[in-house]
Amino acid sequence: MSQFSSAFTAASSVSLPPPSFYVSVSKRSFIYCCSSSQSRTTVVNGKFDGKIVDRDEIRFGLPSKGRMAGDTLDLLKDCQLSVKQVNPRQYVAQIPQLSNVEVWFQRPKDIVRKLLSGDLDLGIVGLDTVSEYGRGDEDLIFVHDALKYGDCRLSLAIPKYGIFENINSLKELAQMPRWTIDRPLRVATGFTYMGIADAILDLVSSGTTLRENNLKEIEGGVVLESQAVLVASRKALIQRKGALDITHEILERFEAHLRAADQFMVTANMRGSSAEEVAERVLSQPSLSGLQGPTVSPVLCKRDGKVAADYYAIVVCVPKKALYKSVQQLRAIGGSGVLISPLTYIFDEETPRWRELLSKLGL
Ligand SMILES: Nc1ncnc2c1ncn2[C@@H]1O[C@H](COP(=O)(O)OP(=O)(O)OP(=O)(O)O)[C@@H](O)[C@H]1O
Ligand SMILES: O=P(O)(O)OC[C@H]1O[C@H](OP(=O)(O)OP(=O)(O)O)[C@H](O)[C@@H]1O
Ligand SMILES: [Mg+2]
Repeated sequence: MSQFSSAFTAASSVSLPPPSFYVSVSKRSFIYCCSSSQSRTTVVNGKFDGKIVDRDEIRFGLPSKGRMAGDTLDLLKDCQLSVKQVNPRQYVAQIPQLSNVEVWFQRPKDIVRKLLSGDLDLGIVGLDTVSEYGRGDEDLIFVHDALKYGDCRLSLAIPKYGIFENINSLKELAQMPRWTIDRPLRVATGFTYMGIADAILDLVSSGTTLRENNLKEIEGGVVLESQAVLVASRKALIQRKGALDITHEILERFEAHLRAADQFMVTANMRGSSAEEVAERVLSQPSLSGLQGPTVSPVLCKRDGKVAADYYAIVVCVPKKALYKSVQQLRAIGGSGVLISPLTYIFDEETPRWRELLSKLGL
C-alpha cells in the first residue's frame, strides 16, 4: 500500500524526479490523497466549523439501498433497535426504543457528507466510504470500527492475460518498463474495458466479479480492508444534547450483541465432592475456561432426610468454533446432560470502545 500511495503522490507532482512508475487514477483516488490526513478548519463543501445548528432530535444515517442496507437493519433488529418505517419509500423513520432518534435513509456517500455538513450526527457505512468521502476530516470519529459485515477490500486488479500474464505483484507491475510520463499506468475504477485502463481499483469480496471479467488481484495491491463501521460527528457528540448518551446506548448494544454472536452457552451436570473440585476439573480443559471461569452451582437433592449435593451444574461460554471440542472435553471430565444454547448479548462492566471514544473526544 505505501509503495503504491507514494508512487501516486510522486506521479501527481510534476516537478519531482521520475518515479518508478506513473499512475493516473480516477474516482477512488481520494483514498490516497487523504491518507496524509491534513486537518481542515475552513468551510468546505457545506461543512462548517463553528457551533452546530440547534435541533432536538439526534439524526442517525443508515444506507438506503445496496449491499449494506439489509444487513444494517438486521444488526439493529438483533440489538432490539428495530427501525420502524411505515413504507419503504419513506426516507425518515424512527427507532421506537430510542425516543429522540430520527433515522435518515441515505446513500452511503451521502451519510458521510451529511455527517460533515452537520445534517446527521451518527451513521453506519463501510470503512471504504468513510475513507473516500470523509477526506480525512477530523470531525469524523469512529465509534465502532468492526461491525462484522460488509466485508470487502479495495484492491488493485489487472488482466490475467497479455502483457500482464506473468505479473503477480505490485512491485512487478511498478517495474514494467513501459510506464512513462507520456504513457503512465492508467488505473480506473468501475471500468473493466482494458482499452480505457490498464488496471482497476475496486471493491472485492468473493472475487467473483474479477474472475468473471478475467482479472486478477496482485500481491501488495490491497489498499484497504473494509467492513461496516459506526461513525459520528465529533462536534455533534460534544455539543448536541443527548447525542453522547444515545451513542453510548447504541455502542453498548452493538458490542454486547457482536461479542455474543460467536459464543455458545454450555451447561452440563457433573458429579463431584465440592464446587471447587468440579471447577478444578473444568479449568484443566483449555476449551472450557469461559469468559471469566466456570459458574458452578450445586444440584441439591434430599438424601436420608438431609439436603446434599452429589452433582454440580456448570455453565461456561465457549467459542462457536470450539463447540464439539468443548463437548468432548466436558465428557472427558465426567460431564453429562450437556445443553448448548445460543447467546444473544454479553454485557461487560464497560466496553473498551466507550473508554476509547471518550478519550478521543478529550472527555
Ligand atoms: N461485494 C461486496 N461485498 C460486501 N460488501 C461490499 C461489497 N461491495 C461493496 N460493499 C460494501 O458496501 C458498501 C455499499 O456498496 P454498494 O455497492 O451498495 O453502494 P455504492 O457502491 O456505494 O453505491 P452505488 O453502487 O449505488 O454507487 C460499500 O461502500 C462497501 O463498504
Ligand atoms: O468480489 P465480489 O463478491 O464479486 O464483489 C465485488 C463487486 O461488488 C461491488 O459491486 P456491487 O455488486 O455492489 O455493484 P455496484 O457496482 O452496483 O455497486 C464491487 O464494486 C464489485 O463490483
Ligand atoms: Mg457498489
